[in-house]
Amino acid sequence: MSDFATLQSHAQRLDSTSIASLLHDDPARAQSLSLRVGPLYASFARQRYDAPALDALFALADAADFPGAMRRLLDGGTVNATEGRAALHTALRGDASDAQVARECAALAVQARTRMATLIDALSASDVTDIVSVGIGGSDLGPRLVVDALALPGARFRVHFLSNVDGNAAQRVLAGLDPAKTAAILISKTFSTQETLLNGRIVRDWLGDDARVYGVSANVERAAAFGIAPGRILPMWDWVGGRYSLWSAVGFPIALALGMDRFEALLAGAAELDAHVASAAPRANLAVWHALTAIWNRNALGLSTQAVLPYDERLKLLPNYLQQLVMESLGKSARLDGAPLGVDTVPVWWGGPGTDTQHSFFQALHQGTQVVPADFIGVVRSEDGHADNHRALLANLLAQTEALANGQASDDPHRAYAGSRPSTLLLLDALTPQSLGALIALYEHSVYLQSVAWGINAFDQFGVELGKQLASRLLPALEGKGGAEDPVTRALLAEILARQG
Ligand SMILES: O=P(O)(O)OC[C@H]1O[C@](O)(CO)[C@@H](O)[C@@H]1O
Repeated sequence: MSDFATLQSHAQRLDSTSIASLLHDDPARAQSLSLRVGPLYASFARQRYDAPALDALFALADAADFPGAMRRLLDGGTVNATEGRAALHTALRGDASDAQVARECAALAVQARTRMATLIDALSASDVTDIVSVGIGGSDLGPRLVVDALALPGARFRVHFLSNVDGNAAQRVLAGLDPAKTAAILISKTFSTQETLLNGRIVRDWLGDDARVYGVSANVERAAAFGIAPGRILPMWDWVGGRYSLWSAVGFPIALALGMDRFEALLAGAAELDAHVASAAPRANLAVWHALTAIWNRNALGLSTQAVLPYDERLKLLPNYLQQLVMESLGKSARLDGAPLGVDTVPVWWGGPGTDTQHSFFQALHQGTQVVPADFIGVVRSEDGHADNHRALLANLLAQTEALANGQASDDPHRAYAGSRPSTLLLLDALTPQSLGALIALYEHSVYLQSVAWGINAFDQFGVELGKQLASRLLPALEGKGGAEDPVTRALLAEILARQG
């Protein structure tokens, strides 16, 4: 029997076993299925697995050689096999590997941070008050998340983000900014992304001064051809995937918003998690637990969506960030050797911040026909000065996870809660650069380990190419030049052109 079939047989065995009864039979679960790593505490006690099912999950981790796979990642092995590359984002933030290539990459990252600090010093000495960061996907979502989470009022720079090719986005971001006091950073690993180039031109023209345009790219030639002076271009490298790049110079907006010290602290928090994942035995390894739980919910219980519910306003962009990290990494149907997978991969990730979401989609979580596993994320201490609100926030967080797990019987089917809705609770001691760095690194490693279990490549994204190619072929048609081959697109083009007049 395959490892996945074994998991499914455990799921069948547990078919009529509720989470409440698992807790009733083993009250020690609350402790035995929880882990602390640095500023993170994780409880898996409300997942719908028992000890034999967990044995099967850890056997799968053994068979897939999770520790060996983690070493390959950290040591710069060719884990991105379809593109023949390493994925050395861990070298951007610490020294989790003694391998020569990892050390060389870490040295490049340090050099880039030194240049970044120099540019920040120069900007700090100027009249610039606002920064517009232009990028999309991995060149936007990470910096946007971290700046939104950690920027403090009164910071030296206000950082704004522009990603969408929709001109309304540029109009909104630039409204109210003074071109004389604004600088722009164009972030694009390839420097060929349509959205970033179009928005970059808008912002450059609006600034009217090339001297305040900065670039971050692995393609320095293209960035220079755009008109950015080489001294204002920070490097990226092909050994860093876009969605794993916030630790590199892609984090320039983060360093501007938070200051270099807090950017370094973010990296240190991630490095601490890297060290844990590299050295902890599977049963004591937080990323292994997180990854195996995802495999259990997807492949044993067959759950096709996953919610992420941060109970902290500052983490409201985490679901957007994780959508790219998880779904662009794991949304694959071919094994590394090209063979079809035979098992399901990534569920649909979605979510939003509590408590707002309790008043929108939680009804479906509690009583809908689809069971949705959820990662709840809470912050123990808050420095917002509103202790009553924070207690209410935490009370709601605890209440929701309990209600989802335990449910409540009723003679009235409309008022009954089935319960047995699994969740993981991740608690951060406080929201700091360190703890956020650790949290993001946890998800990165969990994603990688899931890819190892499934035998897929977490570091390519060929699935996003076809639509981009079609869009560039259709551009002339929108100017009335040429048509489209597809009859539906042809009809739609005719409709659009006729209505545009
Ligand atoms: O940094 P670039 O090259 O502009 O790419 C932006 C994003 O586009 C993608 O290739 C696909 O959307 C992402 O993986 C990447 O982060």
